[in-house]
Amino acid sequence: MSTTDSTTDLAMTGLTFGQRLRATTDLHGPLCAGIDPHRTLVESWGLGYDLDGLRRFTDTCVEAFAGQVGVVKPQSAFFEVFGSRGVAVLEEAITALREAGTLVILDAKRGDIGSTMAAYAEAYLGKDAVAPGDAVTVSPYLGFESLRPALDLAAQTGRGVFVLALTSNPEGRSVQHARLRDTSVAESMVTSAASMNAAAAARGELGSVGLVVGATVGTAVQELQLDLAAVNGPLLSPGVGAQGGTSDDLRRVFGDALHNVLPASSREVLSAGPDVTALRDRALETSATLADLLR
Ligand SMILES: O=c1ccn([C@@H]2O[C@H](COP(=O)(O)O)[C@@H](O)[C@H]2O)c(=O)[nH]1
Repeated sequence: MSTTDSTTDLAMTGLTFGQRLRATTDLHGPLCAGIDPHRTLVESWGLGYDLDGLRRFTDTCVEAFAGQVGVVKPQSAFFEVFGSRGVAVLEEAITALREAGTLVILDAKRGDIGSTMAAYAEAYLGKDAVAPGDAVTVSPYLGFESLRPALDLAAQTGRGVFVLALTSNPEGRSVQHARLRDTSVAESMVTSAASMNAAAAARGELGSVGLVVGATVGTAVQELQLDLAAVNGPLLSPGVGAQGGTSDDLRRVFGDALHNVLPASSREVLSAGPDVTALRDRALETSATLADLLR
């Protein structure tokens, strides 16, 4: 059985997102490779910044990553820029990656009142969704409980959600470090995610409710006394590479939760294109380096 076959099978066996994620990162390494077709990147690949350029850029990424990299994170914004035809390119990429056994986290950062969140949940996590990923990023700033429709539907369909906790941008501090009585906003995300993952923890499995904690957050985890290991869920960590985050930063930020970290890198990996082999090699080398770190 090829590696592609084995991960494809996992996606069809009724396993939870946490179980599938653990299996795929054990097989392929922890890197979550981003697909972020920035104008400057697309142009640096010698492509026009138009629908055709978007399609060729995305197809190259799919060819390089599908079945080779365990997890891929397309950034929805860069496809939405091109309207419905850009979104169609995104949907085709998600389908192709998943057919090759690569897990897809759609970075869409959705969040709204519960009744609207239910529609977002159907769109990204439902069994009839047009091109659902394996997981989606969500924003909890309308209150963690506003995410309930997404949390419930993800659990039903074996998918995952990643809740923003400590984002990689410096502006995030003003909201995420804020305290209400003795608890910071970020800590309340940690507590809520841990409680969602409690049943999986009792079974000795990785949960399917993850958090986003940037590689660039410095000493925030220690300052806010966050127990990230207690989350027992995947910790998606953007900011590696172009935003300055390094392997040493990951070690410092995550400490005893390092084994659950999914480091995400987009521009740093994508800058190796447009050659498919060079792009794939950059991703595989990055993943191997990170695997050594997280071991
Ligand atoms: O806290 C966050 C949450 C999400 N992102 C997203 O990750 C990538 C990072 O791209 P790089 O090129 O590796 O900087 C991008 O899609 C962001 O929207 C994040 O950076 N920080």
